Amino acid sequence: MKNLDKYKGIIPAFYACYDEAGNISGERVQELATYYLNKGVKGLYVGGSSGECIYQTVEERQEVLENVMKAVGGKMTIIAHVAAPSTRDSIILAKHAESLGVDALAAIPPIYFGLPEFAIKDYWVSMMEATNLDFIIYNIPQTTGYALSIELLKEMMAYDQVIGVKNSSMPVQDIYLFKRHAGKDIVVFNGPDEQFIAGRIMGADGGIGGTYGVMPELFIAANNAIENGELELAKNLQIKIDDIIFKMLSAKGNLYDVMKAILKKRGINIGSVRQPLPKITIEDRLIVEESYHMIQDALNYIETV
Ligand SMILES: CC(=O)N[C@H](C=O)[C@@H](O)[C@H](O)[C@H](O)CO
Ligand SMILES: CC(=O)C(=O)O
Repeated sequence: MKNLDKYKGIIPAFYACYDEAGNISGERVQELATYYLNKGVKGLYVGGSSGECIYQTVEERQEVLENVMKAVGGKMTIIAHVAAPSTRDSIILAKHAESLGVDALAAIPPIYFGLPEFAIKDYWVSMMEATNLDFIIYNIPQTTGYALSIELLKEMMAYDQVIGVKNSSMPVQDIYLFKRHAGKDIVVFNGPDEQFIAGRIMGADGGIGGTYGVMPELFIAANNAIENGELELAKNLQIKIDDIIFKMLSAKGNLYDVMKAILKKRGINIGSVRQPLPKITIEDRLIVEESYHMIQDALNYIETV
């Protein structure tokens, strides 16, 4: 039996860290990773959507992971998202991640072409079998166009290395269905940050989220509230979180650039986003300001409860 406890908790999806010219900044990667270590999160999910992985080369993705491991390797759980457009590059990334000593691999289904399920399976199994690492399926139908079926879930779960699903589909019932049909004990990570509490109640063991990184304290507090059975508090925190997310999403610029601007106000500079992600506009500055203050208010609130 595998010990899955190291995956249970709050795992921010790590943001891409660039210098002022838009190149990967190893120094900023290390600074951000250390910032999260000090916040007390369970681990980091590196190189996913939030890591802008699809806009980075294989070498850049390797550089990011190397710097994360240099800063916090061995001190928290590290999940490396290694899916690349081709199976070939995904295998290169998977082997590299294993050589650095990460805890697990994760992967979305193949992007762009809508491939049949046997090809999706082959893609996942190829990168997984190139290593001995734990493997996490990343289900995010909104961006990939493929929703994990129970049939493919069962086929994947037959592999000992497959230990869970990061589920970003909106129906909370999917969390329960994946657990129900896995045929073994698995970890399910809640994806949509806006319903973290609901996901936890329906059986998610924790979460991996794109907005955790800008307000990790709030998700840690919400997770603790669930663990302590304090449902009213959990709900209050979720509502504060949702108001902040909705405010951030009201910007014209991309959510990740909004969050990077907020992080800058919180003392961490990791540059901007890589195009085609739109940068925040002058008008968005007000939204950044307001979101930042909403986070500060929520942080004050958790001090009082
Ligand atoms: C579709 C998408 O990107 N989902 C992310 C990962 O699951 C979430 O963490 C969102 O970024 C978050 O819920 C804000 O909408
Ligand atoms: C949001 C998330 O989980 C990702 O960056 O992939």
